[in-house]
Amino acid sequence: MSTSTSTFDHPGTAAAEHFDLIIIGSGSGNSLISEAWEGRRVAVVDGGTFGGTCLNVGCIPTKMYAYPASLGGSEQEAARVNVDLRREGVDFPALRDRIFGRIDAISDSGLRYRRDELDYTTVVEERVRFTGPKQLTTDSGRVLTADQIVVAAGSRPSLPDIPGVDLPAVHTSDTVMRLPELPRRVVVVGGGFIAVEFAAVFDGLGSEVVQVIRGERLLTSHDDSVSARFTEIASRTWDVRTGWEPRKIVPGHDDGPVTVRFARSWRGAAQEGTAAGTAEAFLELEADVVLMATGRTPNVDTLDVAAAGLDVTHRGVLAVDAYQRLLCGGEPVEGMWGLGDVVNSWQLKHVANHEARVVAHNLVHPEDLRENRLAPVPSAVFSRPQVASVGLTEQQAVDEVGAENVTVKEQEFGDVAYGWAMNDAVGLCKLVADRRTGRLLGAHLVGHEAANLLQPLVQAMSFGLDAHTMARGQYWIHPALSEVVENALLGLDVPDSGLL
Ligand SMILES: Cc1cc2nc3c(=O)[nH]c(=O)nc-3n(C[C@H](O)[C@H](O)[C@H](O)COP(=O)(O)OP(=O)(O)OC[C@H]3O[C@@H](n4cnc5c(N)ncnc54)[C@H](O)[C@@H]3O)c2cc1C
Ligand SMILES: NC(=O)c1ccc[n+]([C@@H]2O[C@H](COP(=O)([O-])OP(=O)(O)OC[C@H]3O[C@@H](n4cnc5c(N)ncnc54)[C@H](O)[C@@H]3O)[C@@H](O)[C@H]2O)c1
Repeated sequence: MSTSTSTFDHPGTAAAEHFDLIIIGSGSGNSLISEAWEGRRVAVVDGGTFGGTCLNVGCIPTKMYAYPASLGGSEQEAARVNVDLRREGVDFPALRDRIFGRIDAISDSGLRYRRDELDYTTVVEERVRFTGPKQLTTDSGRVLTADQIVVAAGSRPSLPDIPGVDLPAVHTSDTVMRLPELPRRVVVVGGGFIAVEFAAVFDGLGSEVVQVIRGERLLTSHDDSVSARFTEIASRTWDVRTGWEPRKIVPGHDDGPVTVRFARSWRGAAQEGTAAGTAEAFLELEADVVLMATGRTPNVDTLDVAAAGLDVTHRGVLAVDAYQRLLCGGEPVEGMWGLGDVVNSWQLKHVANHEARVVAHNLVHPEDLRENRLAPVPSAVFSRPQVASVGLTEQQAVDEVGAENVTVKEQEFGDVAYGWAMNDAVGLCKLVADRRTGRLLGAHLVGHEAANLLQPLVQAMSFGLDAHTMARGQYWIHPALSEVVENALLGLDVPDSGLL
């Protein structure tokens, strides 16, 4: 049962509903409500599906697809170790319904709990925008005010503005996981996290996948060695076309496959008999489904934040200080907080969760504000193979501490005992350290279970363990794949800890 909110005339507005706390966004924002709020009035506002991106259209369902797809796509790996694992088929509708049967139930019960069961929370199932400092107006005209407001409004897919991008066959990550059936041909546009995860999913499930990128490599935000290795392996697994810009998507006949038109252009030098000019080439691909995975935009523009005077950074996110307080003219605004994709450019759930813990504490302990922890932030791409990374790339380390102070080791998975067991020709563990102190500056892995292998390196970097102490200060289980990390650590040119 929901408590009724106090309603009063707010200066210059229709009757406003007033709360102690309003949270915009039910993703990471939903976790802010603890028993500390009992007896007070809290509103969670969400114009989308309750539970936000990670639960409904992000981390959780993608990984629930990625695991089965990795089994479906393991023919080549099995063949390397003399096992014939030909894929008979995938029951796509059953897979989809198992995934969303679980997820939709969690979203529904989370909504019911906040809306119908907790007596101090109200759910406003509408989009809102700022109409003044600490004042919000919903699409239907409800005016909401609060002593404290948390903006946890996330991000949304951004699409190139090309003809045909609104055709029914064109999807983003928001819709592509609920297809009625497994598409025969999928064109994936983009080369970042979402694109390579879905290319691996559809390939593993049995679709024909063509991934088209503007540049020459996939995952270009990663260390060069990892990006190059991943691109090489992905190109052997599914069809990767480089150097093409999407221009137009043309509908098919009778709802048949669409045609995606790409172009590349270059400046041609003057030849004998021809003038210098721009030449263009085109690529046309037919597809049952087109996945546009071309980045995500923070939901700042849709909130009219200027009405609340909030600062926006050059990256298009809301500016916050170390306590996650929103800023106005560079100064923190009392009672205004932000977290997640709308305030940081990592766009990662574990970062949003950490920021939510900071805000949850600071909201109820104004006398004991806690700072967020900025580094090191790890990430993993659950493609085939996996990619995982933390800290500086080799180039960033060189730029930061100087080439003479950087030591790098690239350790092949195939050169450690478990790598022999796997007959692995894929995995790479690259470590970057400061040769003066042995401090790890970055760690980058591509290969089997890269996300799990990275975690001890995140731990070492988080707690200041130097590379040699990490390698020799503990037993490494033999012959586990984690020996690849041990060997990489020992390959760095760093001070000896004296441990044996
Ligand atoms: C396909 C995909 C896979 C991903 N995989 C991973 C992964 O494996 N690991 C990882 O760490 N991260 C992953 N991410 C990123 C992760 O999902 C996000 O970083 C995280 O969910 C952001 O949480 P948030 O709380 O900031 O926002 P969200 O969870 O997006 O919540 C914001 C909510 O605000 C609501 N909202 C927005 N504007 C308004 C408004 N004006 N009025 C009312 N409500 C509004 C939205 O409806 C939404 O429900 C993935 C993302 C995608 C898209
Ligand atoms: N496993 C994970 O942690 C995970 C998984 C998925 C998403 N995410 C988060 O979501 C964020 C967004 O993911 P994403 O893959 O959409 O973004 P991204 O920034 O990683 O990649 C976007 C890609 O689209 C391309 N692109 C952009 N505009 C284009 C255009 N007009 N035409 C052609 N190509 C274009 C870019 O060159 C790039 O290859 C990620 O940065 C990540 O933080 C995380």
